[in-house]
Amino acid sequence: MYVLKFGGTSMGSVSAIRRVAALVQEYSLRRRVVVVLSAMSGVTDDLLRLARQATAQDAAWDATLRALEERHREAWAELVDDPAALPLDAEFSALRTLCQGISLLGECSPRTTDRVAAFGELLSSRLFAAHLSSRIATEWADSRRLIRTDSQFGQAHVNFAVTDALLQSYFEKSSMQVYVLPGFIGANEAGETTTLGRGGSDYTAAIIGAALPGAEVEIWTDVPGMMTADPRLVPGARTIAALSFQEAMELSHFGAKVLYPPAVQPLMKKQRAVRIRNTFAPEAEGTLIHAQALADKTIIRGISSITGIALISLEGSGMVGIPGFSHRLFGALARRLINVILITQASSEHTICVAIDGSAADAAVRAVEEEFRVEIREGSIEPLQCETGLAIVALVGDHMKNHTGISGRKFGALGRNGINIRGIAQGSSERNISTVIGGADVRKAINVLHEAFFETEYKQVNLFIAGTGNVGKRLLAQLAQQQQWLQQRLRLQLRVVGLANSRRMAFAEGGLDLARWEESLAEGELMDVRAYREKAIALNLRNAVFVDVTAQEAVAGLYEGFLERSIPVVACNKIAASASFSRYETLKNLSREYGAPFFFETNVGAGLPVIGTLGDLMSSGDQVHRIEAVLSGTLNYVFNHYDGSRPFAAVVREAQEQGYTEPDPRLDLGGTDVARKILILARESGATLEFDAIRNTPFLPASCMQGSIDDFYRELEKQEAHFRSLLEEARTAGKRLKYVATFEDGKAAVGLQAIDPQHDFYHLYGKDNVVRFFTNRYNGQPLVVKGAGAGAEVTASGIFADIIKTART
Ligand SMILES: NC(=O)C1=CN([C@@H]2O[C@H](COP(=O)(O)OP(=O)(O)OC[C@H]3O[C@@H](n4cnc5c(N)ncnc54)[C@H](OP(=O)(O)O)[C@@H]3O)[C@@H](O)[C@H]2O)C=CC1
Ligand SMILES: N[C@@H](CC=O)C(=O)O
Repeated sequence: MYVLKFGGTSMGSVSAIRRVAALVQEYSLRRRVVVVLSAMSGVTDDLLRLARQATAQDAAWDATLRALEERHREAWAELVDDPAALPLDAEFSALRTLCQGISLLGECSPRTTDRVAAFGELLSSRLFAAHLSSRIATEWADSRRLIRTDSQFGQAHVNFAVTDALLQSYFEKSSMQVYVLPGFIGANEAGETTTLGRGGSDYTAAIIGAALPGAEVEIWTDVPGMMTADPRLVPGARTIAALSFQEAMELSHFGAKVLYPPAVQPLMKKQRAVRIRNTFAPEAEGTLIHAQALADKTIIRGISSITGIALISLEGSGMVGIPGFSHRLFGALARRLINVILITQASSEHTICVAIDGSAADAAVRAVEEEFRVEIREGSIEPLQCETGLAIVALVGDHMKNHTGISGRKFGALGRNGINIRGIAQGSSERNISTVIGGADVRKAINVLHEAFFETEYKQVNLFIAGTGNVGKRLLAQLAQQQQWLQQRLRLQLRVVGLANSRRMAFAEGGLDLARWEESLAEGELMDVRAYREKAIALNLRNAVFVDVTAQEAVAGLYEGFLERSIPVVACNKIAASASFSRYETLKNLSREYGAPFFFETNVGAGLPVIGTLGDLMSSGDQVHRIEAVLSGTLNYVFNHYDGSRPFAAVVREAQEQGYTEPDPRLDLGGTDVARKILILARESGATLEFDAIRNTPFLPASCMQGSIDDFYRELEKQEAHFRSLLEEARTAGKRLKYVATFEDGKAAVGLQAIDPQHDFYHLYGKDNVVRFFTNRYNGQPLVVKGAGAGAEVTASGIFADIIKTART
């Protein structure tokens, strides 16, 4: 025997009902079928509204009833050929009489409410049975004659001994091919209609399936089955092929409302499996819920979430070591029929937190404050704290038990994304790890966890980029070019969600089209750095990274705010790392404290692995004694190309055109850029150096540094003789000019030097940089990093590498 239950949406329209009929017909070719039906979608709500209107003697009840009747008559006319089989007159006349009675009395008891609510299933099942009987031998059976309950109206308890016997005898005696029964309803000993509570039709199917030996139960609904997460929140959520009853119950309890947990109790007891299937995709296998342990040892089966949670905390020194406090707390809540969803208490016994449905928060606070009135007045208990607008996110899986590292991964993933955890609960079954978080973080949290625990196609990384100049443009081009490769090879989906230059900022939650970022930016809002950060934070996207490709102080001023939100910062802008030592240290500390990387590899040597190499030396316990370096791509290029055949100014201009200089080339020529770089290397090797302590011996006449950039070039031209004499002096001595930075014994210096042919620096061509680290381990022979040290392409590539590093942490 098949027991097939179809929910309200499956019965929601004439076409849906026809689809269900076709399915039932197909099943009936193999075995006898019991069909259990919910009311047509929305009908139970309408009936309860009808009862409320009648109770309130609101004349609108008549219109509600007429609308209900019309909907059912229309469906009947479409689906049933034989009008003589029409029981609707009788049903609706009984319902009208009932409502008149309610309206006259102005009162509707739970018993009467059940009678009204029962009409939905009675009508849908009669309609379906009449429709089907024209094709297959079909019998409508009244569940009230087969399911015996107590008299707790609204949530009646089933008497299984009587019910099982009634069901078995009924189906043994009859040999019909298809039976159609209303779900949700039963009757007490006196034959009065009762209802089985929320999810009642699932329950009816489970009761019948458990009572009939060999029955196979399928719950047909409007979703593909149990999903790994709520598909409305996680686009990559997948149908779970198989799971255990315990897992299904945990997932259902925490929001995955495919199955009402108490409804499956009878099946669990009889160790009988149930399959969830989708009426609108009948070819799919759906989800099989097993009664026995599964061979498949998947650790996390699904992630569930419930929103609208309130957390109440009872706290105070008067609770410590005194038995009975929790008993009183839970008693006070239970007396107000407030359901407790999650409980936490630390071993200090100083606080008990309980999560409840937010709608009950006010009542809960009143109840608990009343219960502890005396203690609160005496001060042994603090006034109750109640936080609303929260959510619970839970990882569920039978095989988490004894598997170390799951909570670590969960909390790590949430923490890296700046998701604050308000409460934690894990039972000793280790089947569920629940966390209470802010309601605004639910989407981000579930997506982060889904990426962390399921083989998703890729991890999504959301970039907020500032700066679309020389380097920024190349970065965007590289990102666009590598998008597919990253997704296929590294399973990373890099999206630029926010983009800004000095004039405009643009955001696109789904990611900007990188082929037309210029148009998007032009259509964007006016740039305001603070607003940019606020907007980026407000989007609250997972795996967000802020990328600074500007040379602006104001943009560097945003880092703290991002790091404090656990949003990593990748910067080629050197201003922050070379600011005061205390700022540098603050940024490093924030990065550590909030688990958000602060990467600035390109601050020294552009795309060369200079800071990373130094970091590896330091973290493995090496000590730096001396650093010697040529750190300016611009100056190396200029002195390599200035041979007296062209003016010095022309060569500097060429370096700028090649994209090697800072936006303001005076920073390069005046030595500031190199001083910043050696300062950063000194700090990364453990020194607490300040910028002003660096000895900078300028080679430019002071007049070059006054006025605008145009003035600078004009002055360079005027000072040609000065540059010519520097060149000639070096040439005569058989040397080459290099702008050298050194750091030793806590002191740093930058300046132009004439290098003789025996020195490593002599053979440094083009725009190359070189860094020589003398350390404990690299003593006689330094560790050398050398290569292209400036240029948009290599710098963008270094930023790209930093982004990938943050994405893979
Ligand atoms: N060139 C190189 O080889 C290397 C460069 N770097 C660093 O890269 C950074 C960028 O250099 P580069 O691309 O050459 O400079 P550009 O001047 O070409 O670009 C700077 C970008 O920053 C934007 N910008 C300016 N102010 C703001 C603001 N308030 N908010 C948002 N965006 C702003 C500019 O906007 P707009 O377009 O509107 O002017 C422009 O898009 C510098 O910090 C430099 O030190 C680091 C290593 C190597
Ligand atoms: N202007 C810089 C570029 C990178 O920092 C240089 O010339 O080296």
